[in-house]
This record gives sequence, C-alpha cells and structure tokens, in this order.
Amino acid sequence: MFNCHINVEVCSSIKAVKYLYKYIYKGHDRASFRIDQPDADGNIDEIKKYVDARWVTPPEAMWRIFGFPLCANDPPKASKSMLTEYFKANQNHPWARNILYKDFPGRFTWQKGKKYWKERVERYQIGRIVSANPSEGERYYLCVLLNHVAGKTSYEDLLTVDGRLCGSFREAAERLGLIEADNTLDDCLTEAEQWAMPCSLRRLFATILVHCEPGDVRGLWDRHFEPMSDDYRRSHTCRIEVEQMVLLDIRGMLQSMGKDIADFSLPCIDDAFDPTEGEAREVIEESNVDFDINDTKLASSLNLEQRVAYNEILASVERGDGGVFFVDGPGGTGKTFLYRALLAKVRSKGNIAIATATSGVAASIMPGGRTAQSRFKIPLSCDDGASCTFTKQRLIMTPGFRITC
Ligand SMILES: Nc1ncnc2c1ncn2[C@@H]1O[C@H](COP(=O)(O)OP(=O)(O)OP(=O)(O)O)[C@@H](O)[C@H]1O
Repeated sequence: MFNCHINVEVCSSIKAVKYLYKYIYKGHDRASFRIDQPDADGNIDEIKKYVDARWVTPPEAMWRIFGFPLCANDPPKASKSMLTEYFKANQNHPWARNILYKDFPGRFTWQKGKKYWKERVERYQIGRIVSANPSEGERYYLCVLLNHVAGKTSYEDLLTVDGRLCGSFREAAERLGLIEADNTLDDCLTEAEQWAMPCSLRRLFATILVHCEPGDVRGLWDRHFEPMSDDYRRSHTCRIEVEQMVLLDIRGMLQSMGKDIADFSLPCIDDAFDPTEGEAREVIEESNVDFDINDTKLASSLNLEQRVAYNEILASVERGDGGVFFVDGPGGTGKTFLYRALLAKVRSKGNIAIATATSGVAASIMPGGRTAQSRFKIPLSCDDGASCTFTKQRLIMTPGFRITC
C-alpha cells in the first residue's frame, strides 16, 4: 500500500527523545550570507543574523571560532549576585572591609529572596564559597584575588592595583604577585581537598601541571599525595603500589591533555605496576566500548543502498587499504542504521571503531559516540598555529574504522 520509506519512532528511551529534539531544532540545511553595512546608528542585528545563518554545532565552539561573545552582562553588575552584593556590603559597612570574601559567610548571611548580605546575629555557621579550577582562566584568577584581597567595593576596584586599572583578573593577580609563587596552587589543591574525591584531586593536579607551570612540582606532589591517594589506600596497603597507581592515573590524564608525565619531576613509573602495559588511554577506552548484540543483526535487514555501502566499507576495512566514504541521504533514510551495523560488525571482531560527530547530540545517537573535538583533541580556537594534541603514539594504534557524522 505504501510504496515508500516510512520513519516510525517509538519513544522508548531517552535517545529517542534526543533524536526528536535534534529533528525539531536542527532545521533544514541552508547557508545564507549577506554583507551589509550597520544601520545609521552603527547597529548590527546580530540576532537576525544568527537566526538566518544558523549553524547547529556546540554554541561554545562557534563562540570561540568566531571570537565574539554570544551573550554578556554589560555592565556586569546589572544583576545581583553574591559577589556584587559583597561589593555593596563593603561599601555600606566599612568595618567589614577587612573580611575576605571566603570568610564573609561567617559574619553575614545571604538573603536568598531579597539578594543581599545581612549582618549575622545568630550562631556561628560554616559557609562554602564556590571554588574554581586553574583551567577556567579568568574565573580562577577572580577566585585567587578574592581569596587574598579584602574590602573591594566593585569589579573596577578589584581590578585596580596601585592606582592602575588592569585589563583582566589574571593581570591584577600577577601585579599583586599572587600567581608567581606556587602558594595559590597549593591553596587551590588544599581547598579542593575539603570536598573533592581523590579522583577529582588527581585530575586537578594534572590540570595544574598542564596549565599553571608550577615551579615546585615535586613539592606539590609531596604535600598533596595523601589526599590524592585516599581511595587507593583503602584497598592497598603497600605505599609504593599506591604511589604507582596514583602516578599511572595522572599519566593517563596528562596523556589525554597531550602531555607526557616524564616531562614533570614526579617519581618514576615502574612498568611492572602498569596493567595497561603502556597502552594509550584512548585505545583502552575505545577497546572497552561495548557493542549491542542486537546491532550485529542489523546487517541482515539493510536495504539495497545500505548494503552496497556496508559491503564496500567493510571490504576496505578488511583489506586495510584505508579510504574515505561519504554517506549522504535525506533525514530518516537510514544513515545511522548503517553506522550502527558497521560499528557492531567491527567491534564484534575485537577491533576498534571510533564513532565521532561534530555535536554532542549527533554523537549521542551512535553507540560509543563522542564529539570529534573530544576524541581527537581538536582545539576550539582555530588560529594559524592550532594543532590537535592527539599524539603519534595514539595514532599508531588508531582503529581500522572511524565514523564521523
Ligand atoms: N534497513 C532498515 N530496516 C529497518 N529499519 C530501518 C532501516 N534503515 C533505517 N531504518 C529505521 O529508519 C529510522 C531512521 O533511520 P536513521 O535514524 O538511521 O536515519 P538517518 O538517515 O540517520 O536520519 P538523520 O539524518 O535524521 O539522523 C530508524 O528508526 C531506523 O531504525
């Protein structure tokens, strides 16, 4: 009766909801460009431009590629936050100006409804200030400033050092000599130790090594080893073994950030403790991707066109001669169906098949899918010197098959 392809979706899992969401919001493929002058007042209708020439990709990636902010609070004090109200409290209460932001909850209580700091009259209480990771850039330097400088009455005041207005929180922290020493990195780890799990601490430690160039790496390691190894010490009593486990974990994290642990003055890794036998973390992750046994049966129900593509791609994988295939077709015509069949076939043979896409939503509909940026360490800012931090060591072990949506 219906001599056509009918796409029927059953909302039986969250993936189906994501799929429908993608359908509603992706719109049809189009590109619209117009070069015109701003209007008489110098205004450009950026919202209209965004709607007319929409490119569905992670918004932050586009934000970085084009290098302009998609939204901003200007001036930043337009909305009331705990920080802006801290500035106001400093203006109104001169006696509070020697209290650091992190100690403020000890003397004031935050009034959620009316959004202001009220002088504390009740019993002593412990409050916690949001912490920041060094890889967060300006947010981190703002925290560093707030942890060391009291009595500021505005953002401008916080950015002013020796009467000079600095262009960034980092510059202000540098001029105050707050980030030359490793103290701030020590403080950052010590603060995180109060609430973070050991695994998060190890990630933070690796992030500090990569982004903050600490002068005394070994000192940082010695001072924070205990909390970083808390989980391993529960199950292992031998200190050397625990130390090796922590080092191996940090090595994997550094590898995924494109760095080699040997570049840092940390204790040496004894390969006898390495269960991965030096295998790259990405290879282990991809090897461990499970395949759905039902997907291996999809091959038997491919239609004619899908089967042609399936056979040709698989033959190329088996011959190992490499190749690039472009699978195209209107929405709902079975491209993902074909990918699932291929991924299951390659993975069921114990080989690695990497499924990547340019957006998280597209990646989520493929088994074991990841964004290409995440898997291949593609930088979000594409300037002249940009390159992937995916190392040669990992490329040697690259899979026989890769799908990119
Ligand atoms: N050979 C087939 N046999 C049975 N069902 C199929 C076949 N090919 C595709 N389908 C079904 O058709 C629907 C749409 O297929 P699929 O999601 O693979 O399309 P698509 O081309 O990837 O769509 P989009 O471009 O929107 O992502 C799915 O429910 C899928 O299970």
